[in-house]
Amino acid sequence: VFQRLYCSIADNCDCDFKANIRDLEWDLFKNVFGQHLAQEVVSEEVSRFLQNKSPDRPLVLSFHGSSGTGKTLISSMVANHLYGSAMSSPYIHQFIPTLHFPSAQHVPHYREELKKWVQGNLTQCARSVFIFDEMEKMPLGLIDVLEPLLGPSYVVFSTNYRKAIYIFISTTGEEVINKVTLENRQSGGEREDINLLELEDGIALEVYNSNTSGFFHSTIVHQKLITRFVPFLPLSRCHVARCTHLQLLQRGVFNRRDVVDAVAAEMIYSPVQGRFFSTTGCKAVPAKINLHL
Ligand SMILES: Nc1ncnc2c1ncn2[C@@H]1O[C@H](COP(=O)(O)OP(=O)(O)OP(=O)(O)O)[C@@H](O)[C@H]1O
Repeated sequence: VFQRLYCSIADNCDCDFKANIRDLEWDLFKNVFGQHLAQEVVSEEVSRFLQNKSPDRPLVLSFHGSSGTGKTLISSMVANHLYGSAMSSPYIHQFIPTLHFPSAQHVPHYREELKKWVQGNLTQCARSVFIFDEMEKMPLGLIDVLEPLLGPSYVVFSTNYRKAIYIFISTTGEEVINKVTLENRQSGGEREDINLLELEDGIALEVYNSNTSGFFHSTIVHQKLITRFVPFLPLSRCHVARCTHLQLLQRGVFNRRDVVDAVAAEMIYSPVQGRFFSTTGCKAVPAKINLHL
């Protein structure tokens, strides 16, 4: 009874929503390496969105960058710090095109199912989180079915669609991001000087014009329903070393500078001239650690 009474005046206890912005910010700051832009944009947008008790539209973030740079890591951190039961929460929904939408022939059917699924879940919990991984493999024309749900003022049968969070993840735009980061490095600039606006515009263009982006000629992009395009920069050797160090600590292994150095040395770096960035980010770190322990 008390729970129901509280929920009638409070706004977010209809599901196990326990947002902890400070913990999210701390986690981003402490455990994500080399991604100052993503850290900044994600913590800023998530906290602004959650502080607004009646947002006029959902929060829609689109993560872009090469493999192993931390896109999935940050999306899990967001989910972990919004829900007490973390990624196993029934209010966090993850879609993987190759698994959930494998056949381009069934797009009309997938469209119906996806919209029904999202609406049904928002009726259960207005603060639901929807994560769409591997957007570059999303069949064309599918994601646009969500367009009405992502815009302002979409209310059906009193369900509030405006409190949801959508995260789209893809490698689309990696060329733009990697080029800008390389130029910055070659000119001896600080990584922190990389211009966010320039990158966001470049990614938006690429996402809209690339027929492998999942958002090819999408009304979602055209109508500017994506709150922010979030760039993930390619990782350098020092970031690989930090990933290795952290993962060793998480395994309870201390003082193994030899393993940190060996793992960082074994990664493949590009371009050939300069060898600045790990081609697989930190993705291969756990497998390499296993070889050295
Ligand atoms: N910037 C980073 N800081 C700390 N750890 C990282 C970072 N990037 C990647 N990692 C680690 O590397 C592994 C792979 O990262 P993640 O799955 O987030 O990559 P991704 O960008 O989603 O790649 P993909 O596009 O291939 O899915 C994870 O174990 C993650 O913890």
